[in-house]
Amino acid sequence: MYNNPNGPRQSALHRIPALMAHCTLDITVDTALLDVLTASSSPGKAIKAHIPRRDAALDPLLIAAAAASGPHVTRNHYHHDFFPAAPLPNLDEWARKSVDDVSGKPERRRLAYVSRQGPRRQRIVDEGSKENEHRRDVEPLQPADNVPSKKRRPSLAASPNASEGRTRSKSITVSDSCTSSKALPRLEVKCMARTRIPTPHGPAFLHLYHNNRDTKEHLAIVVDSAQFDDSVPAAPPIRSRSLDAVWSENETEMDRIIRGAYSGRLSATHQKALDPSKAVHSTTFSSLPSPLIRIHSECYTGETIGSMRCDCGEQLDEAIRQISQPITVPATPTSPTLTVPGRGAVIYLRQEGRGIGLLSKIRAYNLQDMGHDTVTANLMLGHKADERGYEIAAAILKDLGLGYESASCSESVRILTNNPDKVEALKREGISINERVAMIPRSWQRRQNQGGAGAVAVKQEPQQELLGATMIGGKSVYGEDLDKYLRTKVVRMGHILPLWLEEAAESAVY
Ligand SMILES: Nc1nc2c(ncn2[C@@H]2O[C@H](COP(=O)(O)OP(=O)(O)OP(=O)(O)O)[C@@H](O)[C@H]2O)c(=O)[nH]1
Repeated sequence: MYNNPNGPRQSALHRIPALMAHCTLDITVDTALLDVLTASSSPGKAIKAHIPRRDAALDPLLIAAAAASGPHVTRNHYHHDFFPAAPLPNLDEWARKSVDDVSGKPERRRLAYVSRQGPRRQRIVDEGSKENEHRRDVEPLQPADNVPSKKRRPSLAASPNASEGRTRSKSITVSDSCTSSKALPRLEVKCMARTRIPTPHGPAFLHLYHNNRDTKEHLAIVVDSAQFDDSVPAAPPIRSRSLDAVWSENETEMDRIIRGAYSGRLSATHQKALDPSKAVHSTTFSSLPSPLIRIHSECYTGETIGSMRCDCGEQLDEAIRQISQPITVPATPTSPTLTVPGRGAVIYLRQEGRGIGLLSKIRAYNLQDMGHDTVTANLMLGHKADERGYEIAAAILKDLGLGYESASCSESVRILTNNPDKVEALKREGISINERVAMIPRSWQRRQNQGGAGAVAVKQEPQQELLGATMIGGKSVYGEDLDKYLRTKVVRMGHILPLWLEEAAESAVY
């Protein structure tokens, strides 16, 4: 039907005026128009012979179905004029027609495309398998992620059941008692794999976690190189209980080694699975300072492209650097002064943009360029200033035996942060914190060291020159946007930092 070998496009074009005069969409008109629209080549047989048609032929049924289903088909199709002869609805009149219910004043209607799909995280889960079917009615459909919502979106931590089943598919999971909401299922985290990562500050063990609250893969970067060397008298190794546990009766030594449940340093000649019955989780070494930890929130812009709108890249680097610093244990009557490797962990939470996600953070940046600060920008987008939750972080810490006082372990932690809310949230989740260690921005330390008025003396260490674990975060950088962000954290979010911004220093990279 749509390939009309006898009637070239040009001859069909001549028939349009006659057809349009009647302006009826009967089947004859449809057919004739479709012939015009879908003729297989441009006029001229010579050209037709040499240039084969490259586009897909239009299916008249598809066109008819799209037209019949009305203007809401999609935002893009709405203005398409499938039938040049048929009058389009008068959009201006339609827009003027509506009247605001409350005020009675005319209100302009806006054409808005709102996807009827659920958010991506829900679709990913739903598409998974049959065992996810019961979740389809858990969450009502939400507005699409590509439409700014006036309503506040739930925090990451509040997405119930998102990955339920994933951790349960294994026989061992680590559970804890830190569920802060009764409506949510008991929080479970499970370390799925662990591996050694050499960093510019020393070796670290990267742990990847699954949980039953969200679909994110949260991480723990554990610094504890004493695990490589049995002769180092140190505190108990920082190891994941869920990773080291026996996952199934059939698991082999190699299964355990590949997921990271090995002891010492893995090499071509040393491959020793950790014997679960011998996993050391109970000793404490009282003369050592408590392990140093940081709860770090993902920041794509700061950690990968070196954004100087925030200090996230350098904070991640600085945390790994500080945790890796060797610890000196003072002499006792029975033992001499000891230096042992640094010990602690960075819990890396996938809570981009303080929990609002990268898309909203990017929008917030545009609002910030228009003069709003980071807090106001979040509020303008319908978010809270901070939508993060720390239940998962607390559960991971407990899985690593950090800050968790139980029968088998009682070790408090020191935490690297300026954010008092973070400390409170972790304490509420049962984490024992005995000290908060401030994170002074490197650019502030530099300027203080260069003798600014009112400067707080902070020791400058040569290691700070090192390119850091994130490479980008390793340098001390200064910029106007960064200063503005830091100031807002102190002034509007109550971060505990000595504010040292008397002069508007010129942008410079140190
Ligand atoms: N919404 C929003 N998030 C931002 C912005 N800049 C950085 N972030 C995010 O903020 C998070 C880091 O939080 P911060 O407020 O910088 O610091 P904190 O973690 O609360 O406190 P510290 O422990 O002292 O670092 C990361 O997830 C970043 O992606 C911004 O302008 N808007």
